[in-house]
Amino acid sequence: MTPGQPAPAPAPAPERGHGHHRATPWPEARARAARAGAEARAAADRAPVRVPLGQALGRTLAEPLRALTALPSFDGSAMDGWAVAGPGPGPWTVREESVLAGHAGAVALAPGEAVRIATGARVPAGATAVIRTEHARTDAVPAPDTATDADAVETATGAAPASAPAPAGTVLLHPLREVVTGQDIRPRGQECRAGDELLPAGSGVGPAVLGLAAAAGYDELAVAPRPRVEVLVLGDELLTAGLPHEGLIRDALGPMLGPWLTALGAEVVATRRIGDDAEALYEAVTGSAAELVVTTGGTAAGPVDHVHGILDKAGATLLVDGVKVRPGHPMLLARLNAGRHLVGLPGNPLAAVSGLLTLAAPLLAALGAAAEPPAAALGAPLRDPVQGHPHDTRLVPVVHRDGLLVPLRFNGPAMLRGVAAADGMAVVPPGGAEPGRRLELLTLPWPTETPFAQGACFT
Ligand SMILES: Nc1nc2c(c(=O)[nH]1)N[C@H]1C(S)=C(S)[C@@H](COP(=O)(O)OP(=O)(O)OC[C@H]3O[C@@H](n4cnc5c(N)ncnc54)[C@H](O)[C@@H]3O)O[C@H]1N2
Ligand code: MOO
Repeated sequence: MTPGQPAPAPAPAPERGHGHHRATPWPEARARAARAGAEARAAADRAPVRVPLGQALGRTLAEPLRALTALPSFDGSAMDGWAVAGPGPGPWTVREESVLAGHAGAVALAPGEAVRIATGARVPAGATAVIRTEHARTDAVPAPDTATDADAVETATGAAPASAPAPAGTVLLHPLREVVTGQDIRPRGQECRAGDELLPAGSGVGPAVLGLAAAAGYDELAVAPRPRVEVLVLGDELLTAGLPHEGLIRDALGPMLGPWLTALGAEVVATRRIGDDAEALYEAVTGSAAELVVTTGGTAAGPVDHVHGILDKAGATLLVDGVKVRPGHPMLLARLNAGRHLVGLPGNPLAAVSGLLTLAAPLLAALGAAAEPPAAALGAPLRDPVQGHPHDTRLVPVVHRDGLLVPLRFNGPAMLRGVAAADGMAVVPPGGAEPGRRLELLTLPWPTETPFAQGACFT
């Protein structure tokens, strides 16, 4: 140092994320969370688990769903009616027995014969078409003394005039419209052949997938293991029952986060209340066997905001330390060690929802919790203008009404009244959005149905 020059100022201490200078832009924060999930997936043993169909709802296919059989597995009737042999025009001689679904059809039809058949029954050998009940009529050949000339000579080959008259009492089937070969027969393999890929790995298992899997011969499915998540609720001011009193408030996040994370495809191993005890938090975080630890509160700069401190102490790597999003900007994401992460949600309840959607949801999706959500679902056009933050993204609860997206009131960081009635959270870019604009929409992982009440939480 040259004498006489002023001493350089000491290097500034690393500033904390709540200072906002190193907050991550919202889209980048989501991308980092997804990358963290993908890395954790690669690091951990995530062998598929086989579960009975009845337990597979909401899971994600770990392997492609391949048909274990052709579908249909036999040539079957698509309609109730008659299976006929021979091209027609009829009439056909109707046999006495019927062919019902689920009964092996012993009958084989000779040309000119027909048999009553039920929808879903296997068509008899020799059948060339099915005629629907409402597209034909039957009559019996009368005894000779009452027979008209026409009846007496009418024959039953289904193809060409026969030489011998049908005996009296024989039931004849007369089509009421043209019969086309193959009509109303569902041929074996029409939907798929054995071994065809019906759905790719990574597909979400909904009720229709369960039905398809059963039809294709499955008793159980190979699904991705659910990421294990532990929720740690911080704060000495929280009550678990009764009315708020004397500065104490009800814990709104404990009851909300477990079910929400479950809806995102996680296995919530525990929701624990830790208070504002740094040592207890450190023990809980470092001792957790979960792949994702979610904390609530304690992310900001208050005297009992311990999350940054215990992450330092645990040697964790901060991947996201503050996000340019409102509410929720103090949210954070840290790597605890290979395959294990922590998402720190701010304590304000809607800020916690914002952190859940911004960091936890993409991380869990990449970890294989649920089918990847679409990269950017565009909502309907906005009905009303939405005020923006000058520099940050805003997440605002919205409902769909008459083809438009309606922003909801009560969207402050400490409020759940808006989101509880919402269909999703609209992503409002810095500077805001005008009516008619289509915004990215973060949907909620459950069906929403709130009656539209003007003045409740609506504009
Ligand atoms: N000096 C600064 N102060 C604050 C900043 C900041 O940048 N600098 N950010 C503000 C923002 S924005 C938010 S969000 C909060 C985040 O705070 P914490 O994550 O540290 O959360 P707490 O201080 O523990 O709680 C905040 C608020 O939320 C209530 N809370 C906490 N947990 C629950 C719960 N489970 N159920 C219901 N309500 C809960 C708590 O009582 C507080 O009212 O910090 C700002 N401050
Ligand atoms: O991000 Mo805080 O959520 O504004 O309250």
